[in-house]
Amino acid sequence: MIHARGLTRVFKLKKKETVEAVRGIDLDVEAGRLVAFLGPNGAGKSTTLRILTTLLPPTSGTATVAGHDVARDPAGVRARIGYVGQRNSAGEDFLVRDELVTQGRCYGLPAKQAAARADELLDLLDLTPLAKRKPGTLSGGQRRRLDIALGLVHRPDLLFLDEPSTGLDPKSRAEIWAHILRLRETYGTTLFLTTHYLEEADTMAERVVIIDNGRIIADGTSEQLKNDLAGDHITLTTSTEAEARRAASMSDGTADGTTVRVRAANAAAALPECLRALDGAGIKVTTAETTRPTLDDVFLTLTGRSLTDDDIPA
Ligand SMILES: Nc1ncnc2c1ncn2[C@@H]1O[C@H](COP(=O)(O)OP(=O)(O)OP(=O)(O)O)[C@@H](O)[C@H]1O
Repeated sequence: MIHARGLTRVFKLKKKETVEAVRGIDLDVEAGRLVAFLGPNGAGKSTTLRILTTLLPPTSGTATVAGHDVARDPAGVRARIGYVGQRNSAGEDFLVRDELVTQGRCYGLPAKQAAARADELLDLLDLTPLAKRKPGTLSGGQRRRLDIALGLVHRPDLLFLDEPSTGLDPKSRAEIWAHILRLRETYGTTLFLTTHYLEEADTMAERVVIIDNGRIIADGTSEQLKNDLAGDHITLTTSTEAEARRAASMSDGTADGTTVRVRAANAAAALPECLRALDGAGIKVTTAETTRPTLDDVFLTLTGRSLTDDDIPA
């Protein structure tokens, strides 16, 4: 559904200054997948999305999206994809249903079909009770659902969503996700979305692609990435700092005060042996717990930075 090779995009600023927003991206996404594109502010997520959706030409590289080349046949790409950007797509003057009908007419649907499609989408996204409201009167979550509905009017095979849940409260975020999953179940739409929220990418997406500084630095299922790149941890506390330092050197871990952190492939299985060894060395362990890594641990391993250091919009 998406095949990109060597995509780059350089923006020219004032004088001779340039920004290399995307620095050589290769990407293949199969039909029917739900892929989360994750990365810190300024990593190049939106620029990549804008190239794949034909809103921006790449500086170099090629991409085929939904069977059409983005440079040679942008109209062909646009006919097969939907794009829900970060900003609201609906205007302020029409009623919600009229916005959807007008969008259908813009895509060439006859009036009757446009009306039927609008009603189908109002139902799919639980917007029917709001059909006669103006978009400006909707809540953030309702408005985002309308944006998604607008992106689906022409039954795209592939829907790009740029941060669909950013700025929403937890309840609205959960609702948006329920709708995204329902959409996939109902139509089998391929979904490619960017998000700042690590736990959303972790639990919802089948595949996580991490971008940093214009390059893809990790790509796989969340479990694969966590197992291969971060691993579990055993966290122990000891009675004294000296014991913590000894425990850390015995187990190839790190000590911080009386806390010791040890990486292990399977922490739950490794813990009993670890405790026996420390006990044998006369080190008194006062607490012990195991933790599974997060996608932030993956990012930390790869870059030495935390994704959560980033400014995440509320
Ligand atoms: N039109 C533009 N002109 C100049 N620089 C740009 C332009 N658009 C993006 N950039 C720069 O390109 C880099 C990548 O931006 P992009 O918006 O793709 O990142 P992002 O990962 O989507 O970030 P965010 O999560 O903040 O939306 C940034 O340094 C940004 O400032």
